Amino acid sequence: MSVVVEKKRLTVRDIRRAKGKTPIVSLTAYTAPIAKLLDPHVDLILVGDSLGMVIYGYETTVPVTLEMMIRHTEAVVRASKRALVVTDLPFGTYQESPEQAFRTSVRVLQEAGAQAVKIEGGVEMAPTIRFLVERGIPVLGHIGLVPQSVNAIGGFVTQGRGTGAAKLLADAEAVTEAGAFAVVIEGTIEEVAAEITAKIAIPTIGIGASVACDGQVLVNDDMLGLFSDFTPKFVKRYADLSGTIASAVEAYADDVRNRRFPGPEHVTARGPAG
Ligand SMILES: Nc1nc(=O)c2c([nH]1)NC[C@@H]1CN(c3ccc(C(=O)N[C@@H](CCC(=O)O)C(=O)O)cc3)CN21
Ligand SMILES: CC(C)C(=O)C(=O)O
Ligand SMILES: [Mg+2]
Repeated sequence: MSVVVEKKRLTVRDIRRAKGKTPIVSLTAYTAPIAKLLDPHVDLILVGDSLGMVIYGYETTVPVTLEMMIRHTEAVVRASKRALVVTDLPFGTYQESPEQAFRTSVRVLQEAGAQAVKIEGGVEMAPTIRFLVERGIPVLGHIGLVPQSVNAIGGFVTQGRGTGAAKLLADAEAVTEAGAFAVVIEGTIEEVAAEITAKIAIPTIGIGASVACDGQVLVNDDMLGLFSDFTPKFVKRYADLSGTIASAVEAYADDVRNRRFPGPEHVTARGPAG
């Protein structure tokens, strides 16, 4: 007799308990094939609204809709089994009120199958985070450079210099107090990220916020060298998939034009017609 033991997915509790132990590993994924490849190696898959810039070609994340986030989340959930799946609530689907955020989050958990949602904002979003957490929706916070506010900030610029440092610490404490299970800190000077990480009880997951954080997240397409419209300074390139793809497509085009492809082994069937 054999018993098949299905390994369960990581939960928000697993992530919370990792603080001060092992660094939390996270990447974005927007599609089934990429989610399948990342799943064995990462703790948390983020279905980020960066998909608007990375795969839809928008200049910011502002045009991203809830329908887009739901479709991509479904694909990622289907193709993964180990990692915690967290979905970004897109701009305009949660800032109006805690009730709006709740209705949006329910769709993301119920229709798309994500385990948690991420919302941008600190002190000003704390009441919303509390409202969600008290009603059974785990929330990943996101402070520092908050891309959905690009129109108010005037660009994707580093946060936390000068007086910004006190605001960031207040944001981190408010998000923690409100019940978030962890918080993304984006585009922040190292000293501030280190101070926040030391002071708050939940894990900090950094992107452009230094090694002082309890974990790291990157946009998958950036670190694989697949997206190259722009490359933030904080990205480390682990592969050059753009180069790999360009060479492969060039070789294919060359083969077709010179009748080297398809070869005899690629013919579906042979024999007398009729
Ligand atoms: N592909 C991609 N990667 C990301 O990391 C990412 C997205 N898209 N979309 C959503 C946000 C936007 N992000 C961005 C976008 C641009 C910069 C950037 O150009 N930064 C410059 C200047 C920073 C400054 O002036 O302080 C840099 O050199 O890093 C940084 C983060 C991070 N997120
Ligand atoms: C960069 C990460 C943190 C994000 O919010 C996204 O990918 O949308
Ligand atoms: Mg995002």
